[in-house]
Amino acid sequence: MNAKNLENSINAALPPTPYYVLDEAAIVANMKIIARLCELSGAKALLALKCFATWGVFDVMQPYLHGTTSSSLNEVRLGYETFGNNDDASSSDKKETHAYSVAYSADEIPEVLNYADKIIFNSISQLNAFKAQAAAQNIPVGLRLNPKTSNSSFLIADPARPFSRLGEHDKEKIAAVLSDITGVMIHNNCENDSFEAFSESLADIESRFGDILAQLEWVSLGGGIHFIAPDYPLEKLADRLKVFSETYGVQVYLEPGEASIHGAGTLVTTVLDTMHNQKNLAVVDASIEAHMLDLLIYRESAPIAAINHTAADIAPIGNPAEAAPSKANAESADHTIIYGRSCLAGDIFGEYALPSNLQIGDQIAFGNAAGYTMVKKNWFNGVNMPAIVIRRLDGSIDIQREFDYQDYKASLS
Ligand SMILES: Cc1ncc(COP(=O)(O)O)c(C=O)c1O
Ligand SMILES: NCCCCNCC[C@H](N)C(=O)O
Repeated sequence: MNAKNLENSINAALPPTPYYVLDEAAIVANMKIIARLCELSGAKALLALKCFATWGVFDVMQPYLHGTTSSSLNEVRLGYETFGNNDDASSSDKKETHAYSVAYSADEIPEVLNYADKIIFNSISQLNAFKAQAAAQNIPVGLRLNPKTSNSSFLIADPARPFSRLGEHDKEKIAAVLSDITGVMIHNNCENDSFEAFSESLADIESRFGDILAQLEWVSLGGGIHFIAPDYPLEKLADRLKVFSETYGVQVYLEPGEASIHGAGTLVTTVLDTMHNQKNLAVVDASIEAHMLDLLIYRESAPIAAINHTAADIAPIGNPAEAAPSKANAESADHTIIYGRSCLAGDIFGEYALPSNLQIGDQIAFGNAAGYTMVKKNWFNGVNMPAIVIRRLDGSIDIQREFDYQDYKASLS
């Protein structure tokens, strides 16, 4: 949300803070990049619901994507019900619904197969346990491969980490089950913005598994490729994917999560209190642990998209995609630490060099609040759950969903 939009939001009928704002125009801008990549490469793109599943904006995403992929029974059902793969969709519009889980329980399989167009098993033992049921319903089956190399700067998000459970790596064992599968999924990138690194890693996969790939119909290369960065060589990526697809005679799938919604969401909060303890401190009416948990897990700060000093002017900090917390000088007293209101001592949105001091009542919009945030929100401390506000393509504002005490209570018993 830029400063002007924040001002407009304040003038519109909006719920009390905290609330997430999703900007459909920003989502569509990402969608157009994905669609271009698909058009140039022949790849198909599936939204990774684990990253973003706020289905109130799926109408604007559907025209550009080929479907969804999932990590659980609930996600595959959501994809089926909300993303154009249901009995109402005409066959030309019908989207694909891919099912994957690190481990399915036996009782989930029949329902998963009701929704799935393809089911991808994480291990050979899961494949052996459930392949007959998939075959009985003519659902194509895939297996996740682990190439044992990756592009991830975070160990916690590294699928090729030592002793990883994510996929099979032993070529002989994989070759032995080839007649049971028509495709594979390989996800080994995380926020990788280097085409060269991606390409080298794909070359490594080819050298390890090339003869296996040549016997398949489809290969999903997962998510984690940051091809929406303004300087990313999209054409080179498209060309690389096209050649890969032609070399092995496979349909390539991509599973963009973060790339689909990067820069499209903000979390709008209000300053409830200010204090001073060697540095300026502010406490907002949201919580990093409850409302932007991914940042806490990855030890990152929330970018500030805009600040509204209540009575005075709107102070833009930058746009959500670019705004970053200051690389704060630990000694600097004029930097402000923005805290969440939960009891966690380290409930910190970030430390920032701000144009002016924060006051009680100021509104702060944190950027990049769509991916891995809304799907992880929780009721820690009973902190108010942010409402979900959508800025539609025509500029109108919908308050899509508000949460109250009954939702909190119902989530616990
Ligand atoms: C199998 C798989 N596909 C796709 C994704 C989406 O990744 P990203 O949101 O980084 O694009 C993930 C992330 O966990 C994943 O594990
Ligand atoms: N901004 C910090 C990194 C966030 C990574 N989140 C995505 C996880 C990823 N898709 C994975 O686990 O593979």
